[in-house]
Amino acid sequence: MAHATPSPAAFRATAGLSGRITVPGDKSISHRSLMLSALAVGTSRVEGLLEGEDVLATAAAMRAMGATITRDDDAVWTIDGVGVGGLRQPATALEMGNSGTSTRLLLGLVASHAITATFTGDASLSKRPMARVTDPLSLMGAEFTTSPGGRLPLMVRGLCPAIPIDYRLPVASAQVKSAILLAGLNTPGITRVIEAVPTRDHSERMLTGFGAALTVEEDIDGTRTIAITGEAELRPQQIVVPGDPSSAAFPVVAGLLVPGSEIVVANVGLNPTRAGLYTVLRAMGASIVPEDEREVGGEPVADLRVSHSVLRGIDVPPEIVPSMVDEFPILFVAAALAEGRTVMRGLEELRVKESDRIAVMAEGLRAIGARVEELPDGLIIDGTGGEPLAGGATVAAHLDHRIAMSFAVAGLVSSGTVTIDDMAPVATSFPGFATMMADLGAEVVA
Ligand SMILES: O=C(O)C1=C[C@@H](OP(=O)(O)O)[C@@H](O)[C@H](O)C1
Ligand SMILES: C=C(OP(=O)(O)O)C(=O)O
Repeated sequence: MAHATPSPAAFRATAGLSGRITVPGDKSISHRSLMLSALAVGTSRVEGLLEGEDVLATAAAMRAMGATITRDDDAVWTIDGVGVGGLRQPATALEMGNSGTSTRLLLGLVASHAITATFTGDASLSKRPMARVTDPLSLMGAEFTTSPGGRLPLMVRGLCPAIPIDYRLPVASAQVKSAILLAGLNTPGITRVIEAVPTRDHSERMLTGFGAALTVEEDIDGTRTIAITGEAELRPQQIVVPGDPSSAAFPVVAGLLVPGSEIVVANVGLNPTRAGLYTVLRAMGASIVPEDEREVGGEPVADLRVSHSVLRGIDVPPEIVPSMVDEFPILFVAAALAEGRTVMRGLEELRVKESDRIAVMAEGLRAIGARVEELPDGLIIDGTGGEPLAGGATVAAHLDHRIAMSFAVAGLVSSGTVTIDDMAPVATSFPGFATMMADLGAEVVA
């Protein structure tokens, strides 16, 4: 899935955006729906699946390990599962492309099956830390041969039966939590994960929906203990994947920043463990009105009516970070246009995403005229108060979809054109992004 030729694009100052778009399916939920369906006994159906490269990497891996996965002309996906414990030895390496979620969750699945698998990834994924999952999975009995620094490419030899563990997460990470819970699915006894700060809870919701015995206990200080009873039998499900709030973030911020805009971004999942950005933007003065609030696939969903707003800088409370961990690059752009100072701290995890999102955003924002101070764990941004940024520069996406889309939005509120050196990574999470933005009236030069 590496893209041989970069695909640059330029974004220009735009008159008011208008119209209605529907965002593609949630990436986190899409990955999990394929994995759990592939482990159920029988046939599951998934509607609204994100057909982005990251999720397709998960589908290919589950096929390589024995599941039958097909898609019909109406984009409904059918998955015939192999049953928990039934994963087969893949014949070739599992290619994870750019996807941390695929890699870390699948390592968990393989860890408690008696199979050996090799995981490879692109240049970005090969720099990301994997010890956060290989450490606890080793405690469960899996064996790993990694590249230097505990990174990809790596080989895992699973153990069956694996050993159940009680594990306190050293970093706030839904991927680590999920890897251990998924390993626990095929492990006799009870596997427990303890998290001090709540992270996205899609795994817990979906495991319960598929019939696994999973409990969540919350202490008085908010610490959660998630316990899964292993050797579960999962029942096939009909799943409707809600739209991705992390993808919606880009058109929403564009609608807030471009003067004269009024848009509707439809089908936005608003699970409280994901919706932190919308809380922060409202605290900055954003007009984001939920319409037709409903439930889709067991998750709260609404259409968001967004109108141009003058934003004010705030101190973002660090405790909200896990519920918007992927949304900081676009929040940095909003802060660069706000009145006054925005302080964002507690973001050290951003340094180990598809790129170092603190350093890369600081550099690109400065190149287009924003006032940014980089801290070890965040950024302080002094905004323009609604005046356009200078623009007139080319910024590097560093194989990071969220960096590419953030600077695309910045281009819409800059005097000079903003060129992104490579928009190809956007296909990992938001296929059709540039077309959707153009449909809203954005000036896109391919
Ligand atoms: O569990 C998931 O689906 C995800 C968890 C987050 O990663 P971490 O667990 O590393 O914080 C997030 O950044 C990623 O995009 C998706
Ligand atoms: C961090 C992200 O994804 P992943 O970890 O799956 O690569 C993301 O989508 O912003």
